[in-house]
Amino acid sequence: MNADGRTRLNQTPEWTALAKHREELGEVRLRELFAAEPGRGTAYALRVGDLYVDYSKHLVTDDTLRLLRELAAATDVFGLRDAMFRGEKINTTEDRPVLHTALRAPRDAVIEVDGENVVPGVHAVLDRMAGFADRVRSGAWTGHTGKRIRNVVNIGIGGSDLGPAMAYEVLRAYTDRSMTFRFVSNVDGADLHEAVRDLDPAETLFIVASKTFTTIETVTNATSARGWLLDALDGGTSRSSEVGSGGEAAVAKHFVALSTNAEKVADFGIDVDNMFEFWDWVGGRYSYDSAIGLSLMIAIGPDRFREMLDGFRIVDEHFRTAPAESNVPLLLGLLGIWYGNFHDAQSHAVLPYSHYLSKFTAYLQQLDMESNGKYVGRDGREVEWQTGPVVWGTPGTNGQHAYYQLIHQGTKLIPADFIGFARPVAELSEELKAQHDLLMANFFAQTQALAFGKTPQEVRAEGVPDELVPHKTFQGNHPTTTILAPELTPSVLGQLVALYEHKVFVQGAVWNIDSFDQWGVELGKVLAKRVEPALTEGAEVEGLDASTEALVATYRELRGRQ
Ligand SMILES: O=P(O)(O)OC[C@H]1O[C@](O)(CO)[C@@H](O)[C@@H]1O
Repeated sequence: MNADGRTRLNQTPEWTALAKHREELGEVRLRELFAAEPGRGTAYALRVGDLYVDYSKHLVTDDTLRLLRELAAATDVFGLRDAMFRGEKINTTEDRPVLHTALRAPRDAVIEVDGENVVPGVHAVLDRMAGFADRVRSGAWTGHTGKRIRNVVNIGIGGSDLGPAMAYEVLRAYTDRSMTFRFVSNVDGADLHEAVRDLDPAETLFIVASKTFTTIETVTNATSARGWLLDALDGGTSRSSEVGSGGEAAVAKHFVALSTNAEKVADFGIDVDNMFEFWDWVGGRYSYDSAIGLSLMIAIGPDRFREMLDGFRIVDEHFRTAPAESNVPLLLGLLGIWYGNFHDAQSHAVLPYSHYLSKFTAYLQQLDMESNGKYVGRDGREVEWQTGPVVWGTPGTNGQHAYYQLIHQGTKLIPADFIGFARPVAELSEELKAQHDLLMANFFAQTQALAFGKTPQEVRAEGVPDELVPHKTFQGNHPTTTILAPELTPSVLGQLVALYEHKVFVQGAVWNIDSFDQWGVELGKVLAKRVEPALTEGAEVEGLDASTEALVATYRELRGRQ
Protein backbone atom coordinates (compact mmCIF):
# COMPACT_ATOMS: atom_id res chain seq x y z
CA MET A 1 0.00 0.00 0.00
CA ASN A 2 1.24 3.53 -0.77
CA ALA A 3 1.47 6.36 1.72
CA ASP A 4 -1.33 8.00 -0.30
CA GLY A 5 -3.57 5.02 0.30
CA ARG A 6 -3.09 3.59 -3.17
CA THR A 7 -2.11 0.00 -3.69
CA ARG A 8 1.39 -0.30 -5.18
CA LEU A 9 0.95 -0.38 -8.93
CA ASN A 10 2.55 -3.79 -9.37
CA GLN A 11 0.35 -5.25 -6.66
CA THR A 12 -2.95 -4.16 -8.16
CA PRO A 13 -5.15 -6.90 -9.58
CA GLU A 14 -5.17 -5.02 -12.89
CA TRP A 15 -1.36 -5.18 -13.15
CA THR A 16 -1.34 -8.85 -12.21
CA ALA A 17 -4.03 -9.54 -14.78
CA LEU A 18 -1.92 -7.88 -17.47
CA ALA A 19 1.15 -9.88 -16.49
CA LYS A 20 -0.89 -13.09 -16.68
CA HIS A 21 -2.38 -12.06 -20.01
CA ARG A 22 1.10 -11.36 -21.36
CA GLU A 23 2.16 -14.89 -20.38
CA GLU A 24 -0.90 -16.46 -21.96
CA LEU A 25 -0.51 -14.46 -25.13
CA GLY A 26 3.09 -15.66 -25.44
CA GLU A 27 4.70 -14.89 -28.76
CA VAL A 28 1.59 -13.54 -30.40
CA ARG A 29 2.19 -13.03 -34.14
CA LEU A 30 0.92 -10.03 -36.05
CA ARG A 31 0.50 -12.25 -39.11
CA GLU A 32 -1.90 -14.40 -37.12
CA LEU A 33 -3.78 -11.47 -35.63
CA PHE A 34 -4.36 -10.01 -39.08
CA ALA A 35 -5.33 -13.40 -40.52
CA ALA A 36 -7.83 -13.95 -37.72
CA GLU A 37 -9.42 -10.52 -38.11
CA PRO A 38 -9.55 -9.27 -41.70
CA GLY A 39 -11.01 -5.92 -40.59
CA ARG A 40 -8.20 -5.24 -38.12
CA GLY A 41 -6.65 -2.52 -40.28
CA THR A 42 -9.68 -0.29 -39.80
CA ALA A 43 -11.01 -1.68 -36.52
CA TYR A 44 -7.76 -0.73 -34.78
CA ALA A 45 -7.67 2.86 -35.97
CA LEU A 46 -8.90 6.12 -34.46
CA ARG A 47 -9.21 9.70 -35.55
CA VAL A 48 -8.54 12.83 -33.57
CA GLY A 49 -8.75 16.16 -35.33
CA ASP A 50 -6.82 15.75 -38.58
CA LEU A 51 -4.84 12.78 -37.29
CA TYR A 52 -5.56 9.25 -38.40
CA VAL A 53 -3.99 6.87 -35.89
CA ASP A 54 -3.53 3.25 -36.90
CA TYR A 55 -2.61 0.98 -34.00
CA SER A 56 -3.41 -2.30 -35.71
CA LYS A 57 0.25 -3.28 -35.98
CA HIS A 58 0.59 -3.72 -32.23
CA LEU A 59 1.01 -6.94 -30.31
CA VAL A 60 -2.42 -6.56 -28.74
CA THR A 61 -5.84 -8.13 -28.80
CA ASP A 62 -9.15 -6.67 -27.63
CA ASP A 63 -8.44 -8.32 -24.28
CA THR A 64 -5.07 -6.58 -24.00
CA LEU A 65 -6.66 -3.22 -24.65
CA ARG A 66 -9.45 -3.86 -22.18
CA LEU A 67 -6.97 -4.88 -19.48
CA LEU A 68 -4.83 -1.81 -20.16
CA ARG A 69 -7.90 0.41 -19.85
CA GLU A 70 -8.73 -1.30 -16.59
CA LEU A 71 -5.26 -0.43 -15.35
CA ALA A 72 -5.86 3.19 -16.35
CA ALA A 73 -9.16 3.16 -14.47
CA ALA A 74 -7.58 1.59 -11.39
CA THR A 75 -4.86 4.25 -11.35
CA ASP A 76 -7.45 6.98 -11.90
CA VAL A 77 -5.77 8.50 -14.96
CA PHE A 78 -8.92 10.42 -15.84
CA GLY A 79 -9.26 11.69 -12.28
CA LEU A 80 -5.76 13.18 -12.43
CA ARG A 81 -6.50 14.51 -15.92
CA ASP A 82 -9.56 16.35 -14.63
CA ALA A 83 -7.56 17.72 -11.71
CA MET A 84 -4.95 19.01 -14.19
CA PHE A 85 -7.55 20.74 -16.36
CA ARG A 86 -9.15 22.25 -13.26
CA GLY A 87 -5.85 23.81 -12.22
CA GLU A 88 -5.26 21.72 -9.11
CA LYS A 89 -1.70 21.49 -7.83
CA ILE A 90 -0.89 18.11 -9.30
CA ASN A 91 2.84 18.95 -9.51
CA THR A 92 3.13 18.03 -5.88
CA THR A 93 6.89 18.24 -5.37
CA GLU A 94 6.84 21.87 -6.57
CA ASP A 95 3.36 22.55 -5.23
CA ARG A 96 2.15 23.95 -8.57
CA PRO A 97 -0.75 23.50 -10.94
CA VAL A 98 0.00 22.09 -14.39
CA LEU A 99 -1.86 24.27 -16.81
CA HIS A 100 -0.24 24.28 -20.23
CA THR A 101 -3.76 23.55 -21.47
CA ALA A 102 -4.75 27.07 -20.32
CA LEU A 103 -2.27 28.48 -22.86
CA ARG A 104 -4.61 27.45 -25.64
CA ALA A 105 -7.93 27.91 -23.90
CA PRO A 106 -10.48 30.13 -25.70
CA ARG A 107 -10.87 33.72 -24.51
CA ASP A 108 -14.12 33.00 -22.70
CA ALA A 109 -12.83 29.99 -20.76
CA VAL A 110 -12.52 30.20 -17.00
CA ILE A 111 -9.59 28.38 -15.39
CA GLU A 112 -8.80 29.40 -11.87
CA VAL A 113 -5.54 29.28 -9.97
CA ASP A 114 -5.90 30.29 -6.32
CA GLY A 115 -9.28 31.80 -7.09
CA GLU A 116 -8.09 33.88 -10.07
CA ASN A 117 -9.08 33.22 -13.68
CA VAL A 118 -5.80 32.89 -15.60
CA VAL A 119 -7.29 32.94 -19.10
CA PRO A 120 -7.52 36.76 -19.54
CA GLY A 121 -3.81 36.99 -18.63
CA VAL A 122 -2.95 34.34 -21.22
CA HIS A 123 -4.76 36.26 -23.94
CA ALA A 124 -3.34 39.61 -22.85
CA VAL A 125 0.18 38.23 -23.37
CA LEU A 126 -0.79 36.61 -26.67
CA ASP A 127 -2.18 39.96 -27.84
CA ARG A 128 1.00 41.80 -26.79
CA MET A 129 3.10 39.18 -28.56
CA ALA A 130 0.97 39.60 -31.68
CA GLY A 131 1.37 43.38 -31.60
CA PHE A 132 5.12 43.07 -31.22
CA ALA A 133 5.43 40.34 -33.87
CA ASP A 134 3.45 42.46 -36.33
CA ARG A 135 5.70 45.47 -35.69
CA VAL A 136 8.85 43.44 -36.26
CA ARG A 137 7.43 41.73 -39.36
CA SER A 138 6.23 45.00 -40.89
CA GLY A 139 9.46 46.87 -40.17
CA ALA A 140 7.72 49.29 -37.77
CA TRP A 141 10.01 48.09 -34.96
CA THR A 142 13.51 49.18 -35.88
CA GLY A 143 16.90 48.65 -34.32
CA HIS A 144 19.02 51.25 -32.51
CA THR A 145 20.34 52.76 -35.74
CA GLY A 146 16.91 52.86 -37.38
CA LYS A 147 17.46 49.79 -39.52
CA ARG A 148 14.71 47.25 -39.94
CA ILE A 149 15.05 43.98 -37.98
CA ARG A 150 15.91 41.16 -40.36
CA ASN A 151 17.38 38.60 -37.97
CA VAL A 152 15.91 37.07 -34.85
CA VAL A 153 18.13 35.07 -32.51
CA ASN A 154 16.43 33.11 -29.74
CA ILE A 155 18.74 32.42 -26.79
CA GLY A 156 17.43 29.74 -24.45
CA ILE A 157 17.97 26.10 -23.55
CA GLY A 158 15.82 23.03 -22.90
CA GLY A 159 12.17 23.99 -23.08
CA SER A 160 13.13 27.57 -23.88
CA ASP A 161 14.87 26.40 -27.05
CA LEU A 162 13.71 22.99 -28.24
CA GLY A 163 10.06 23.95 -28.70
CA PRO A 164 10.49 27.14 -30.75
CA ALA A 165 13.47 25.68 -32.65
CA MET A 166 11.49 22.54 -33.51
CA ALA A 167 8.32 24.40 -34.46
CA TYR A 168 10.24 26.89 -36.60
CA GLU A 169 11.70 23.96 -38.59
CA VAL A 170 8.34 22.22 -38.83
CA LEU A 171 6.58 25.33 -40.10
CA ARG A 172 9.37 26.68 -42.27
CA ALA A 173 7.07 26.77 -45.28
CA TYR A 174 4.86 29.25 -43.38
CA THR A 175 7.69 31.52 -42.27
CA ASP A 176 8.68 34.94 -43.54
CA ARG A 177 11.49 33.88 -45.85
CA SER A 178 12.96 37.39 -45.97
CA MET A 179 14.01 37.06 -42.33
CA THR A 180 16.66 34.90 -40.67
CA PHE A 181 15.92 32.94 -37.51
CA ARG A 182 18.57 31.29 -35.37
CA PHE A 183 18.41 29.39 -32.08
CA VAL A 184 21.31 29.45 -29.66
CA SER A 185 21.32 27.10 -26.68
CA ASN A 186 24.73 25.58 -26.03
CA VAL A 187 27.07 27.36 -23.62
CA ASP A 188 29.84 26.33 -26.02
CA GLY A 189 30.75 29.74 -27.44
CA ALA A 190 30.79 28.19 -30.90
CA ASP A 191 27.00 28.10 -30.90
CA LEU A 192 26.58 31.86 -30.54
CA HIS A 193 29.56 32.49 -32.81
CA GLU A 194 28.07 30.50 -35.67
CA ALA A 195 24.64 31.98 -35.11
CA VAL A 196 25.72 35.63 -35.38
CA ARG A 197 28.94 35.65 -37.41
CA ASP A 198 27.21 36.60 -40.66
CA LEU A 199 24.55 38.86 -39.13
CA ASP A 200 24.45 42.65 -39.03
CA PRO A 201 24.01 43.61 -35.34
CA ALA A 202 22.00 46.67 -36.37
CA GLU A 203 19.39 44.34 -37.91
CA THR A 204 19.40 41.70 -35.18
CA LEU A 205 16.89 41.14 -32.40
CA PHE A 206 17.81 38.86 -29.50
CA ILE A 207 15.03 37.06 -27.69
CA VAL A 208 16.28 35.85 -24.33
CA ALA A 209 14.02 32.98 -23.34
CA SER A 210 14.26 31.61 -19.85
CA LYS A 211 11.47 30.71 -17.48
CA THR A 212 13.66 31.26 -14.43
CA PHE A 213 16.14 33.71 -15.98
CA THR A 214 18.80 32.08 -13.81
CA THR A 215 19.91 29.37 -16.24
CA ILE A 216 23.65 29.75 -16.51
CA GLU A 217 23.92 28.79 -20.20
CA THR A 218 21.28 31.29 -21.25
CA VAL A 219 22.47 34.16 -19.08
CA THR A 220 26.07 33.59 -20.25
CA ASN A 221 25.08 33.52 -23.92
CA ALA A 222 22.81 36.54 -23.51
CA THR A 223 25.62 38.48 -21.84
CA SER A 224 27.98 37.64 -24.71
CA ALA A 225 25.32 38.57 -27.25
CA ARG A 226 24.86 41.92 -25.54
CA GLY A 227 28.63 42.46 -25.71
CA TRP A 228 28.66 41.59 -29.41
CA LEU A 229 25.82 44.02 -30.06
CA LEU A 230 27.17 46.89 -28.01
CA ASP A 231 30.70 46.49 -29.40
CA ALA A 232 29.26 47.01 -32.86
CA LEU A 233 26.60 49.62 -32.18
CA ASP A 234 28.40 51.66 -29.54
CA GLY A 235 31.77 51.33 -31.24
CA GLY A 236 32.93 49.39 -28.20
CA THR A 237 32.63 52.41 -25.94
CA SER A 238 30.13 50.82 -23.67
CA ARG A 239 29.46 47.18 -22.93
CA SER A 240 27.01 48.09 -20.24
CA SER A 241 23.28 48.36 -20.42
CA GLU A 242 23.03 50.10 -17.06
CA VAL A 243 20.89 53.22 -17.13
CA GLY A 244 23.12 56.16 -18.06
CA SER A 245 25.79 54.01 -19.64
CA GLY A 246 24.62 54.72 -23.15
CA GLY A 247 24.15 51.04 -23.81
CA GLU A 248 20.63 50.79 -22.48
CA ALA A 249 19.04 52.45 -25.53
CA ALA A 250 20.62 49.88 -27.85
CA VAL A 251 19.67 47.01 -25.58
CA ALA A 252 16.08 48.28 -25.45
CA LYS A 253 15.78 48.02 -29.23
CA HIS A 254 17.61 44.72 -29.66
CA PHE A 255 16.73 42.60 -26.61
CA VAL A 256 13.44 41.26 -25.40
CA ALA A 257 12.91 38.68 -22.66
CA LEU A 258 10.48 35.80 -22.21
CA SER A 259 10.28 34.83 -18.59
CA THR A 260 8.36 34.38 -15.38
CA ASN A 261 10.99 36.34 -13.45
CA ALA A 262 10.66 40.12 -13.98
CA GLU A 263 13.23 40.91 -11.30
CA LYS A 264 16.02 38.93 -12.93
CA VAL A 265 15.09 40.29 -16.35
CA ALA A 266 15.48 43.83 -15.01
CA ASP A 267 18.77 42.88 -13.31
CA PHE A 268 20.07 41.74 -16.68
CA GLY A 269 19.31 45.15 -18.12
CA ILE A 270 16.24 44.36 -20.19
CA ASP A 271 13.37 46.80 -19.68
CA VAL A 272 10.42 44.83 -18.30
CA ASP A 273 8.29 46.66 -20.86
CA ASN A 274 10.14 44.42 -23.32
CA MET A 275 9.37 41.29 -21.38
CA PHE A 276 6.66 38.81 -22.33
CA GLU A 277 5.50 36.97 -19.32
CA PHE A 278 4.35 33.47 -18.54
CA TRP A 279 3.65 31.65 -15.32
CA ASP A 280 5.10 29.05 -13.01
CA TRP A 281 2.19 26.73 -13.79
CA VAL A 282 3.69 26.23 -17.26
CA GLY A 283 6.52 23.69 -17.27
CA GLY A 284 9.52 24.60 -19.47
CA ARG A 285 9.02 21.58 -21.73
CA TYR A 286 5.32 22.45 -22.07
CA SER A 287 5.89 26.10 -22.85
CA TYR A 288 6.46 26.82 -26.51
CA ASP A 289 2.81 27.78 -26.99
CA SER A 290 3.32 30.48 -24.33
CA ALA A 291 5.47 33.62 -24.67
CA ILE A 292 8.36 31.20 -25.26
CA GLY A 293 6.96 30.91 -28.79
CA LEU A 294 7.61 34.57 -29.63
CA SER A 295 10.35 33.80 -32.17
CA LEU A 296 7.98 31.36 -33.86
CA MET A 297 5.19 33.92 -33.86
CA ILE A 298 7.46 36.47 -35.54
CA ALA A 299 8.41 33.83 -38.10
CA ILE A 300 4.92 32.60 -39.00
CA GLY A 301 2.77 35.56 -37.93
CA PRO A 302 0.15 35.76 -35.19
CA ASP A 303 -2.66 34.22 -37.27
CA ARG A 304 -0.73 31.05 -37.98
CA PHE A 305 0.35 30.90 -34.34
CA ARG A 306 -3.30 31.02 -33.31
CA GLU A 307 -4.10 28.26 -35.79
CA MET A 308 -1.45 26.19 -34.04
CA LEU A 309 -3.08 26.89 -30.67
CA ASP A 310 -6.43 25.79 -32.14
CA GLY A 311 -4.76 22.51 -33.07
CA PHE A 312 -3.55 22.00 -29.52
CA ARG A 313 -7.05 22.71 -28.29
CA ILE A 314 -8.64 20.08 -30.53
CA VAL A 315 -6.56 17.37 -28.88
CA ASP A 316 -6.97 18.86 -25.39
CA GLU A 317 -10.73 18.65 -25.79
CA HIS A 318 -10.50 15.14 -27.15
CA PHE A 319 -8.31 14.00 -24.24
CA ARG A 320 -10.62 15.71 -21.76
CA THR A 321 -13.86 14.29 -23.10
CA ALA A 322 -13.38 11.18 -25.26
CA PRO A 323 -14.30 7.87 -23.65
CA ALA A 324 -11.44 5.54 -22.79
CA GLU A 325 -12.16 3.28 -25.79
CA SER A 326 -11.53 6.05 -28.30
CA ASN A 327 -9.19 8.31 -26.35
CA VAL A 328 -6.04 8.47 -28.47
CA PRO A 329 -3.54 9.88 -25.93
CA LEU A 330 -4.78 7.31 -23.43
CA LEU A 331 -4.33 4.54 -25.97
CA LEU A 332 -0.81 5.62 -26.96
CA GLY A 333 0.22 5.97 -23.32
CA LEU A 334 -1.11 2.51 -22.50
CA LEU A 335 0.58 0.90 -25.49
CA GLY A 336 3.88 2.30 -24.23
CA ILE A 337 3.15 0.76 -20.84
CA TRP A 338 2.37 -2.58 -22.46
CA TYR A 339 5.82 -2.70 -24.07
CA GLY A 340 7.86 -1.01 -21.34
CA ASN A 341 6.35 -2.88 -18.42
CA PHE A 342 5.27 -6.18 -19.92
CA HIS A 343 7.74 -6.76 -22.80
CA ASP A 344 10.88 -5.17 -21.30
CA ALA A 345 11.20 -2.67 -24.15
CA GLN A 346 13.70 -0.02 -23.12
CA SER A 347 13.23 2.53 -25.84
CA HIS A 348 10.67 4.11 -28.10
CA ALA A 349 11.48 5.38 -31.59
CA VAL A 350 9.72 8.32 -33.21
CA LEU A 351 10.32 8.27 -36.95
CA PRO A 352 8.79 11.16 -38.90
CA TYR A 353 8.64 10.90 -42.66
CA SER A 354 9.01 14.62 -43.15
CA HIS A 355 12.15 16.63 -43.53
CA TYR A 356 10.45 19.46 -41.65
CA LEU A 357 10.11 17.28 -38.55
CA SER A 358 13.89 16.93 -38.24
CA LYS A 359 13.87 18.34 -34.71
CA PHE A 360 10.61 16.79 -33.59
CA THR A 361 12.12 13.77 -31.86
CA ALA A 362 14.71 15.92 -30.06
CA TYR A 363 11.82 18.00 -28.77
CA LEU A 364 9.97 14.88 -27.64
CA GLN A 365 13.08 13.64 -25.85
CA GLN A 366 12.80 16.48 -23.35
CA LEU A 367 9.03 16.27 -23.19
CA ASP A 368 9.04 12.57 -22.43
CA MET A 369 12.37 11.85 -20.73
CA GLU A 370 12.45 14.92 -18.48
CA SER A 371 8.84 14.25 -17.52
CA ASN A 372 8.90 10.53 -16.93
CA GLY A 373 12.56 9.71 -16.27
CA LYS A 374 11.93 9.19 -12.56
CA TYR A 375 12.53 6.33 -10.12
CA VAL A 376 10.68 7.87 -7.20
CA GLY A 377 6.92 7.89 -7.11
CA ARG A 378 4.51 10.57 -5.91
CA ASP A 379 4.50 8.80 -2.55
CA GLY A 380 8.25 9.34 -2.17
CA ARG A 381 9.04 5.66 -2.54
CA GLU A 382 11.14 4.00 -5.20
CA VAL A 383 9.03 2.52 -7.94
CA GLU A 384 9.30 -1.21 -8.59
CA TRP A 385 8.39 -0.94 -12.25
CA GLN A 386 9.98 0.58 -15.31
CA THR A 387 9.12 4.21 -16.03
CA GLY A 388 9.88 6.41 -19.08
CA PRO A 389 11.57 4.92 -22.14
CA VAL A 390 14.60 6.23 -24.02
CA VAL A 391 13.05 8.23 -26.84
CA TRP A 392 15.02 8.49 -30.04
CA GLY A 393 14.77 8.71 -33.82
CA THR A 394 15.39 10.87 -36.85
CA PRO A 395 13.41 11.45 -40.00
CA GLY A 396 12.90 8.61 -42.44
CA THR A 397 14.16 7.70 -44.97
CA ASN A 398 17.58 8.58 -43.59
CA GLY A 399 17.15 6.19 -40.67
CA GLN A 400 16.39 3.37 -43.09
CA HIS A 401 19.94 3.60 -44.38
CA ALA A 402 21.46 3.80 -40.92
CA TYR A 403 19.87 2.10 -37.91
CA TYR A 404 16.71 0.41 -39.24
CA GLN A 405 18.82 -2.75 -39.66
CA LEU A 406 18.76 -3.09 -35.87
CA ILE A 407 15.03 -2.48 -35.65
CA HIS A 408 14.36 -5.16 -38.30
CA GLN A 409 16.90 -7.80 -37.34
CA GLY A 410 18.44 -6.80 -34.00
CA THR A 411 17.72 -8.45 -30.68
CA LYS A 412 15.77 -5.62 -29.09
CA LEU A 413 12.11 -4.81 -29.17
CA ILE A 414 11.72 -1.20 -30.30
CA PRO A 415 8.15 0.06 -30.59
CA ALA A 416 8.02 2.95 -33.03
CA ASP A 417 5.74 5.77 -34.11
CA PHE A 418 5.70 6.54 -37.83
CA ILE A 419 4.43 10.03 -38.64
CA GLY A 420 3.61 10.99 -42.21
CA PHE A 421 1.55 13.35 -44.34
CA ALA A 422 -0.63 12.74 -47.37
CA ARG A 423 0.31 15.95 -49.16
CA PRO A 424 3.71 17.63 -49.53
CA VAL A 425 3.92 21.30 -48.56
CA ALA A 426 2.42 23.59 -51.16
CA GLU A 427 5.54 25.57 -52.04
CA LEU A 428 7.53 22.63 -53.44
CA SER A 429 7.94 22.52 -57.22
CA GLU A 430 5.80 19.97 -59.08
CA GLU A 431 8.87 17.82 -59.60
CA LEU A 432 9.69 17.80 -55.88
CA LYS A 433 6.06 17.23 -54.96
CA ALA A 434 6.16 14.10 -57.09
CA GLN A 435 8.88 12.70 -54.81
CA HIS A 436 6.37 12.64 -51.98
CA ASP A 437 4.83 9.37 -53.18
CA LEU A 438 8.23 7.72 -53.06
CA LEU A 439 8.77 9.02 -49.54
CA MET A 440 5.41 7.66 -48.42
CA ALA A 441 5.88 4.38 -50.26
CA ASN A 442 8.93 3.90 -48.03
CA PHE A 443 6.86 4.87 -44.99
CA PHE A 444 4.18 2.25 -45.67
CA ALA A 445 6.71 -0.37 -46.75
CA GLN A 446 8.64 -0.05 -43.51
CA THR A 447 5.71 -0.52 -41.15
CA GLN A 448 4.61 -3.47 -43.28
CA ALA A 449 8.06 -5.07 -43.24
CA LEU A 450 8.42 -4.45 -39.52
CA ALA A 451 5.07 -6.04 -38.75
CA PHE A 452 4.99 -9.01 -41.08
CA GLY A 453 8.62 -9.69 -41.96
CA LYS A 454 9.55 -12.40 -44.40
CA THR A 455 9.47 -16.09 -43.52
CA PRO A 456 12.24 -18.58 -44.37
CA GLN A 457 9.79 -20.23 -46.78
CA GLU A 458 9.26 -16.95 -48.61
CA VAL A 459 12.99 -16.38 -48.78
CA ARG A 460 13.64 -19.90 -50.07
CA ALA A 461 10.94 -19.50 -52.68
CA GLU A 462 13.02 -16.69 -54.16
CA GLY A 463 15.80 -19.17 -54.82
CA VAL A 464 18.06 -17.92 -52.03
CA PRO A 465 20.80 -20.46 -51.17
CA ASP A 466 20.20 -22.32 -47.89
CA GLU A 467 23.13 -20.75 -46.03
CA LEU A 468 21.75 -17.25 -46.67
CA VAL A 469 18.17 -18.00 -45.73
CA PRO A 470 18.52 -17.14 -42.00
CA HIS A 471 20.26 -13.87 -42.90
CA LYS A 472 17.53 -12.85 -45.29
CA THR A 473 14.68 -13.84 -43.02
CA PHE A 474 12.77 -11.08 -41.23
CA GLN A 475 10.99 -12.25 -38.12
CA GLY A 476 8.68 -9.25 -38.18
CA ASN A 477 6.38 -8.62 -35.21
CA HIS A 478 7.92 -5.21 -34.56
CA PRO A 479 5.10 -3.00 -33.31
CA THR A 480 4.40 0.40 -34.80
CA THR A 481 1.81 3.15 -34.57
CA THR A 482 1.12 5.05 -37.76
CA ILE A 483 0.03 8.66 -37.47
CA LEU A 484 -1.13 10.06 -40.77
CA ALA A 485 -2.30 13.63 -41.37
CA PRO A 486 -3.46 15.32 -44.56
CA GLU A 487 -0.79 18.03 -44.53
CA LEU A 488 1.74 19.64 -42.25
CA THR A 489 -0.06 22.78 -41.09
CA PRO A 490 0.26 24.87 -37.91
CA SER A 491 -2.89 23.24 -36.58
CA VAL A 492 -1.59 19.74 -37.26
CA LEU A 493 1.64 20.57 -35.45
CA GLY A 494 -0.38 21.71 -32.43
CA GLN A 495 -2.41 18.50 -32.57
CA LEU A 496 0.71 16.34 -32.70
CA VAL A 497 2.41 18.09 -29.80
CA ALA A 498 -0.71 17.96 -27.61
CA LEU A 499 -1.08 14.27 -28.45
CA TYR A 500 2.40 13.53 -27.12
CA GLU A 501 1.98 15.84 -24.12
CA HIS A 502 -1.08 13.91 -23.03
CA LYS A 503 0.45 10.54 -23.83
CA VAL A 504 3.30 11.41 -21.47
CA PHE A 505 0.73 12.51 -18.90
CA VAL A 506 -1.09 9.18 -19.08
CA GLN A 507 2.08 7.20 -18.50
CA GLY A 508 3.17 9.34 -15.56
CA ALA A 509 -0.30 8.97 -14.04
CA VAL A 510 -0.23 5.17 -14.30
CA TRP A 511 3.33 4.94 -12.95
CA ASN A 512 2.34 7.29 -10.11
CA ILE A 513 5.23 9.68 -10.71
CA ASP A 514 5.25 13.47 -10.85
CA SER A 515 5.74 14.15 -14.58
CA PHE A 516 6.12 17.88 -14.00
CA ASP A 517 9.22 18.30 -11.86
CA GLN A 518 12.83 17.73 -12.95
CA TRP A 519 14.98 17.38 -9.86
CA GLY A 520 17.30 15.07 -11.76
CA VAL A 521 18.90 17.99 -13.61
CA GLU A 522 19.99 19.82 -10.46
CA LEU A 523 23.02 17.87 -9.24
CA GLY A 524 24.99 18.37 -12.46
CA LYS A 525 24.33 22.13 -12.31
CA VAL A 526 25.65 22.36 -8.75
CA LEU A 527 28.76 20.32 -9.53
CA ALA A 528 29.53 22.38 -12.66
CA LYS A 529 29.52 25.53 -10.52
CA ARG A 530 31.91 23.90 -8.08
CA VAL A 531 34.30 22.58 -10.73
CA GLU A 532 34.53 25.74 -12.83
CA PRO A 533 37.00 27.62 -10.55
CA ALA A 534 39.26 24.56 -10.64
CA LEU A 535 39.37 24.82 -14.45
CA THR A 536 39.83 28.57 -14.67
CA GLU A 537 41.88 29.52 -11.63
CA GLY A 538 43.28 26.16 -10.62
CA ALA A 539 41.37 26.56 -7.36
CA GLU A 540 41.41 23.67 -4.91
CA VAL A 541 37.97 22.13 -4.95
CA GLU A 542 37.23 20.11 -1.88
CA GLY A 543 35.73 16.68 -2.18
CA LEU A 544 36.63 16.01 -5.82
CA ASP A 545 36.90 12.31 -6.58
CA ALA A 546 40.21 10.95 -7.86
CA SER A 547 38.98 10.56 -11.43
CA THR A 548 37.63 14.10 -11.73
CA GLU A 549 40.72 15.51 -10.02
CA ALA A 550 42.98 13.83 -12.58
CA LEU A 551 40.76 14.93 -15.44
CA VAL A 552 40.81 18.54 -14.24
CA ALA A 553 44.62 18.46 -14.00
CA THR A 554 44.89 16.98 -17.51
CA TYR A 555 42.46 19.53 -18.86
CA ARG A 556 44.47 22.41 -17.39
CA GLU A 557 47.67 21.00 -18.80
CA LEU A 558 46.17 20.57 -22.29
CA ARG A 559 44.63 24.02 -22.03
CA GLY A 560 48.09 25.43 -21.31
CA ARG A 561 47.31 26.46 -17.74
CA GLN A 562 49.58 25.59 -14.85
O1 LIG B 1 13.72 28.28 -19.14
P1 LIG B 1 14.81 28.08 -18.16
O2 LIG B 1 14.41 28.49 -16.77
O3 LIG B 1 16.07 28.81 -18.59
O4 LIG B 1 15.14 26.55 -18.08
C1 LIG B 1 15.60 25.86 -19.20
C2 LIG B 1 15.47 24.38 -19.02
O5 LIG B 1 16.23 23.96 -17.91
C3 LIG B 1 15.55 22.94 -17.21
O6 LIG B 1 15.09 23.47 -16.01
C4 LIG B 1 16.45 21.78 -16.93
O7 LIG B 1 17.64 22.21 -16.35
C5 LIG B 1 14.41 22.56 -18.10
O8 LIG B 1 13.36 21.98 -17.42
C6 LIG B 1 14.09 23.86 -18.73
O9 LIG B 1 13.30 23.72 -19.87
